[in-house]
Order: sequence, then C-alpha cells, then structure tokens
Amino acid sequence: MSDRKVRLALPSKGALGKLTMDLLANIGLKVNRPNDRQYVATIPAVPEIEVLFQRAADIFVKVHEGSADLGVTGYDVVSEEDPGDGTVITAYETLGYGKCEVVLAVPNSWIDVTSIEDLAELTLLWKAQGKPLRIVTKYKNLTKKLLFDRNITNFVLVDANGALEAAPNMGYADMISDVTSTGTTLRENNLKQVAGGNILKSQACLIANRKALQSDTALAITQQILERIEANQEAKKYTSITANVRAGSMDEVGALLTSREQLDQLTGQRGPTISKVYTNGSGSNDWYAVTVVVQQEHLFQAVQHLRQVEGQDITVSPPRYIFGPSSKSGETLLQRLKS
Ligand SMILES: Nc1ncnc2c1ncn2[C@@H]1O[C@H](COP(=O)(O)OP(=O)(O)OP(=O)(O)O)[C@@H](O)[C@H]1O
Ligand SMILES: O=P(O)(O)OC[C@H]1O[C@H](OP(=O)(O)OP(=O)(O)O)[C@H](O)[C@@H]1O
Ligand SMILES: [Mg+2]
Repeated sequence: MSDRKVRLALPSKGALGKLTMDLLANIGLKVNRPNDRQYVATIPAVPEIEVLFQRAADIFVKVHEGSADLGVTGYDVVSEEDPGDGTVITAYETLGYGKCEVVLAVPNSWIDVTSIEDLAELTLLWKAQGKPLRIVTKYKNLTKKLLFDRNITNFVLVDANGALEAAPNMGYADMISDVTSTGTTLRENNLKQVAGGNILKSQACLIANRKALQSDTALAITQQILERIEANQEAKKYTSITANVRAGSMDEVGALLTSREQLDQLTGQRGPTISKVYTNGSGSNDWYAVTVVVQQEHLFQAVQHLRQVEGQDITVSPPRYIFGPSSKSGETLLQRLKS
C-alpha cells in the first residue's frame, strides 16, 4: 500500500454526511468535493489522503475488506457489522455527532407491553398459538443478541432498508428495532419504546483497517487526524480572554490577578499570561495585556475578575485546539495495534 494514497471513506449523505464534512473542516482537513455527485475527493492539506464517499451503512464493510483504510460511520453500524476478527479497529469512538440509540419499539396499542419482560411473556403466549413475534430491523445481530440474552426466542427478524416505523401499521411486522434520536419518528408512527429494550447508544466514530496501519504513512496520517480531533474537542471546553490592564509592572499585574480567591478557576490553566503593551505615550503606569484560558462555564466570572483589576478592552476568542503533552487517542491506537 506504500505507493497508493491513504483511503478515507466518508458518509456520502444522510445523518452523518454534512456533519462529517464540518468536523474535517473544523480540524483543518477540509474536503475538496467539487459536487455532491462525485464520490472521490481530496483533502488539500494532506495530499496523501484520497477521500471516498460511501453510504454510512457500507463503510464498515469497506474498511473491513481493505478497500478503504480509514472510515467514519456510526458506532451502530460498527457494532452490527463487526465479526470480532480484529480486522477493524475503532480509532476514535466519540466524534460528538450522529448521536442516536438502537431501541426496540412496539405499537402504542400494546398497552400491557411496557418492558422487555412483558415482551418475553407475550412471545410465550404467542408461542402457544404457533405465532412468532415479527421484528423488522436493519440491526439483526444487535437485536438477536439482546433478545437471546433475555431468553426470548419466539421471534423472526424481517429485513427492511428504511422507514421501518411504518411496518406495524402496514402489517409486515409486529414491532421494530431501529435507531431513534429525538423520538419524533416513533411518536409520529404510534410506537413506543419498552423498558430494557435499549440496545446500543451510538455516535459517529473513526475506524481503521488494522493491516493498513502497518504502513508508516497510514499510521502517521491516522495519528495526525486523532491529534486534531482530540485537541479540537478539548478546546471546545475552554475560552481565551485577553484584557489590557494598567499597572506599574508585570509583577504588580500578576499579584493583582492571583491575589483573589478561586485562583485556579479564573486565572487560567497555568495562571495568567502577561505581556507588555507598547503604547506611544509614556508615564508611570504602563499597559499590560493579560490572557487567561478558562473553562467555558467560568467565562463571566473571569471577565468580572479582570474588571476588578480594571481590565479594559476585554476580548474573548475560542481556542481552536488545545494539545496536551501527548495524544491519549494516539496512544490508545498504538496499544490496540499491539494487542
Ligand atoms: N435520526 C438520526 N439522528 C442521529 N443519527 C442518526 C439518525 N439516523 C441515523 N443516524 C446515524 O447515521 C448513520 C447513517 O444513517 P443514515 O440514515 O444517514 O443512513 P442509512 O439509514 O444507513 O441509510 P439511508 O441512506 O437509506 O438512510 C446511522 O448508522 C446512525 O449511526
Ligand atoms: O428519533 P428521530 O429523530 O425521529 O430519528 C430517528 C429516525 O432517523 C432515521 O431515519 P432516516 O431519516 O435515516 O430514514 P430511514 O429510516 O430510511 O433510514 C432512523 O431510521 C429513524 O427512522
Ligand atoms: Mg437512515
């Protein structure tokens, strides 16, 4: 694989399509896709990457078979499709979007069925009548596992590719096992979840073909992507605030800022950064720029704190990345490659 590019499969449309493009743009890896009918694209910032657009439901298989080295898809797809042979590694589990849950849902009219235990009882009743429970789903493996774990066996799984919520009304299934996010589709189709019927929480994740990562280039690119994702997610928790403060010296500013309570919360991760502002006037007191990086929830307290030392021209900007001394996700990937 050394000569060919590193192939990154991305969702071509649907619930993950645009959000995946937004993620990559936000971490400096903007995808250049001339139009949305082209299924091959590039990331100008990393010419070694070739982007391939596929349906999210197909991306796990493409990475597993090696026709893509990396891929972004839903964790539900990974959990449903993964044969557990170690070919595919989940490099980053929580991309932060495409949040949904695979659940069992039954018609509202089944008023006595409110839990998985009730469902088990129903299947026993139906068994005596020679009638299996028909469940329509795209998630056969996940659904089977949950039901077998609850000793529920009198069921058949019905295939469908979408709009599953219509099935009980149309009569080709009795209930469904599908993803829900806001719950609107279930409600609008007179379906309800059952307690104990939550199969899997899911969000978008980055997966990789283990063998492909034996290539130094592919591994280096994957680690760069992980670093960018991780630092960008860390940065979202913080905000950077800068104010101009007039004082006799830097030390005086530092003392002013660090003399008050809530020190660690309001003066930043490592304390305030202070630099001299070169103004054209001269006088006994000079201006100093003070910068603190604080957690989002401490923004206004930090602004008040800076005002208390007569800070002016207080500007706030979101850090784009916050890199730690090393990348946790990068280290986890290397561990997984060794196991
Ligand atoms: N309503 C939703 N809210 C959040 N994430 C969702 C939602 N529906 C699906 N997803 C996530 O997006 C992934 C892709 O679903 P999507 O509906 O975009 O394509 P699909 O259902 O696989 O195929 P199709 O293109 O036929 O809809 C799912 O595997 C799941 O992880
Ligand atoms: O809980 P909600 O916010 O209503 O979202 C859940 C719905 O979203 C997806 O439908 P999609 O639009 O992908 O259609 P599909 O069923 O054909 O995949 C999923 O299949 C559910 O039907
Ligand atoms: Mg869908």
